[in-house]
Order: sequence, then structure tokens, then C-alpha cells
Amino acid sequence: MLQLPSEYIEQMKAILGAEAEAFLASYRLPRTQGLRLNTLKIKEGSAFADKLIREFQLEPVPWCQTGYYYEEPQRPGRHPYHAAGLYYIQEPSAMSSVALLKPAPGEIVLDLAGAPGGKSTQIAGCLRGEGLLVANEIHPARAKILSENIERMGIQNAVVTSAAPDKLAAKFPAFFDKIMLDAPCSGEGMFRKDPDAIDEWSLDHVRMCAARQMDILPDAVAMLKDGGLLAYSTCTFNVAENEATIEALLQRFPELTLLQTERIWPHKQKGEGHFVALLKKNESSGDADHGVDNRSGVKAKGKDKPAKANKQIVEAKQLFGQFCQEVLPDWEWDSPAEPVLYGEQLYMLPAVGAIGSVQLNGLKVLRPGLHVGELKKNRFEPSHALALALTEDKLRSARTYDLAADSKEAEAYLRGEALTTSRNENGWVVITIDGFPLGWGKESGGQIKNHYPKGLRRPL
Ligand SMILES: C[S@@+](CC[C@H](N)C(=O)[O-])C[C@H]1O[C@@H](n2cnc3c(N)ncnc32)[C@H](O)[C@@H]1O
Repeated sequence: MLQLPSEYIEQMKAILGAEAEAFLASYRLPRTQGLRLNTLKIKEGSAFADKLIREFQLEPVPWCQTGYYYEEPQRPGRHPYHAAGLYYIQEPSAMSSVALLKPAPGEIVLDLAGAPGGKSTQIAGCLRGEGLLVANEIHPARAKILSENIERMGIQNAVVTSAAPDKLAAKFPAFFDKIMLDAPCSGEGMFRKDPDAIDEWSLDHVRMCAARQMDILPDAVAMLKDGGLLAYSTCTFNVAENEATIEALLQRFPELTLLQTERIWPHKQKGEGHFVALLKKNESSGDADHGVDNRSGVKAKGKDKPAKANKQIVEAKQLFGQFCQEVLPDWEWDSPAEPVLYGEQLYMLPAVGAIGSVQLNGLKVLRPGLHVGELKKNRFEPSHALALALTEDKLRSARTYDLAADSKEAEAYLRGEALTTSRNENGWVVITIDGFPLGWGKESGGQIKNHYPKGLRRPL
């Protein structure tokens, strides 16, 4: 049984009254674990989705259509399908906030406190490749993990930034249709998963978290379009960081209306616990759009760009085009995108909602759209992100080498080893498992050199 601070027990008794006993008894039960299918790669209701459900003995999460529970001893996070981005491991109650926000294809959405990426990848699934996701995380090391998860899930229409909320708000006033703020909190719903979180808990810490949430929220409000929706969530139970924070926010911003709140309790539902509030920013009567129209900004800058930079982009596009002819004949962009070069790295920035390279200037951007590849002295080297973004339709006539998920070869590839083939082909090849892309290899003379990123390789 976990040792809970007496002040925490008192707090929960004050909130829950007669229910507190059942709540406290939930600490004797094992934590709940879940995963969310990546609908950018697997169709809901498909034979493959059914196979995964059987293989990992998954049970549906009631509040999220793509969410499932799994139980020990299943370890889906260790399976090669995880490396292929077929699902995201996520605590089931954490799936509730995006389910309430309901991002829709074509919308411009911000995930303000995004790492490690549970909500961001769920939002991207809802957008289905159309629209734009800005996934932000203030802490650089955590932003890197967020960026890797965006890549693994094969998301094309996301920009990953690492900025403090006020810096982001200065760049994106009244810009987003929907904003998710999964706020840093005292994490009372994390105690079963991470007993160390109990040591960090104190009433002072709760007060500090509530104050920090009130620091971040005005920046979220500033970035929301009139008529836009804001989902605020925490994985904590106390009132100060939840209902009281929302109350203070409504007092300060009369243009906000509270539409709904939801709580998941571990003694009532199968989940570790979550709070979410959905707020609407009312339409203002006059100056409707305070958004910076950056389409014109991008164009103006485009004209001013040194000829050399434009020439480089044209060359980069040509090299990528040649590469596609040879390796990915069916490649097509799912939605409009603008090529951008960061040094030798070619990205495709979603041309949605007037976001442009100008607007990103001055921000730490880890991923300005899909990383397509690197230019290396008149040759093009494809990026890992490009492989992971390949869907069935784009792989149809691609050069591939398929491995069975349970094969020794799949394990060897994930460890970074070369593969031996009996075929006589040369050039870049997409390594797939059971038809899903896992990374790149380069084939020559019966050998496939391993291009799985070194940082992702599994130890022997
Ligand atoms: C609850 S976690 C986000 C989890 C994430 N939404 C997910 O679903 O995977 C809160 C995040 O807020 C970040 N954070 C901490 N202080 C912050 C601040 N002052 N402003 C914005 N974000 C902050 C933390 O680094 C952490 O990654």
C-alpha cells in the first residue's frame, strides 16, 4: 500500500466526503494502462486493428474511440509495432481531454504543453493530415521527445516548437481554432504509476502549481481566435488546480464561457484520474480577426530572399523529385505544404492558416513540418520521418523490404544491424514490418545497410 501524506488524505476527504474511503482504497489496486491506435496508419475497424486488439487482448476505453486498455504481462511498448508508430502508449483517462476538444480536419490547433506527446498525437489523429498542429513544449529535452513521437506516429502537418507560452503568444495572437493546455500540475493522479511523485506533493506545491497555471492560461486565451475552444486539463484531483483555476480564469476573462467540465475518478472509472474543462472564447462584435496575416508576410519575405536561397530550394525540390521517381513513385502531399530549408535539411511546412517561416523566426523550432531529408552534395538522403509518414497508398509501388514483426531480422534491424537479402537490387529501400514502414536501408550486392537512427536503436 502506498504511503500517502496525511494532508493529502485530509484534502481528499474534504473533497469527496463519504466517497473518500472508496477513493483511498483504489490505491491498493494496480494502475490502469492503455494505448491509442494511430488512425493515420491503421483504419478503425480494419482487419489489422482487430488483429492488434486480439494480440494484446485490448479492451475499449469508453470515452475514446481509438483508446484501449491492456493488462500485464502485455508489453506493447516493446513490440516492433510501437517503433512503427502503430499506437501510442497513453494512460486511458488522459485520452479524455482531446476527446472533449474534438479537433476536426482542417482546423488550426495548438498543444501548448505537449511533451511527451499523448495529446499532440491524439490531436493529429483527429486532424487526419488536414489542418495544422503546433505542438509546443517549454523544456528542450522534453521537446525532443515530443518531436520524436510526432515523427514515429508519421504526422506530416505538425510544427514542433520549444517556447515559453508568452513567447509563443507574441507570435500567434488570436491564431488558433482550438487550444489544448494539459497543464503542469501536482500530479495527484500519478501516484500509482510513479510513487516518487508522492514525495514531491505538499500543499505548498499545489499552491505553486495553481499559480503557474494562472500564469500560462492568459497566454492560451491570447492565442485563441474569437469563437475558438480551449481545453484545460490536469491529472490532479485538488480543487485549487481545477475548478478554482477555471473560476479565476472566468473572472479575469469575461469573454470566456465555460461549456463543460469532466472528471475521471479512479474509484468510479477505470483510469488514473483526470480533470478537463472546455471553454469558448466568445465572438467579439468588431475587429473580428486579430490574427497576423502571415501569408503576405511569407510572400514578401519570399521576394526578398536572396536568389541563392530560392535556387537552393528549387534544387532541393528537384533532388527530392528524382528520389521519389526512383524510390517512391506514388508520393503525393496530403495537403498543401511549402518547402523550407534549415541548413541542408529540407522540410515541408504545412501551408495552412497563414503560418510561415517568417512567423517561426526567433522561436526554437525542432520540426517545421515534415522532415523530408538532407541534401548532401547533389544527392538526397531521405529522413526517418519521411519513411514513417508513408501510408499504404504511398508505398504501393515503392522499393520496400518487408520483415515479419516476430522475425529475428526485425529485431536485428531495430538493433541497427545490416540485413542480408537474396535479391540483387541497389539503392534506397523502405524497411517495413508486416507492411508498415519502420525506417530506411540502402541496398547493394545482397546487403542492406541499416539507416535506422542511431538514437532509436535498441541495445543488444
Ligand atoms: C502534464 S505535462 C503534458 C503532457 C502532455 N500533454 C501529454 O499528453 O503527453 C505538462 C507539461 O508542461 C510543461 N511545463 C512545465 N512548466 C511549464 C510552463 N511554465 N509553461 C508551459 N509548460 C510548462 C512540462 O514540461 C510538461 O511537459
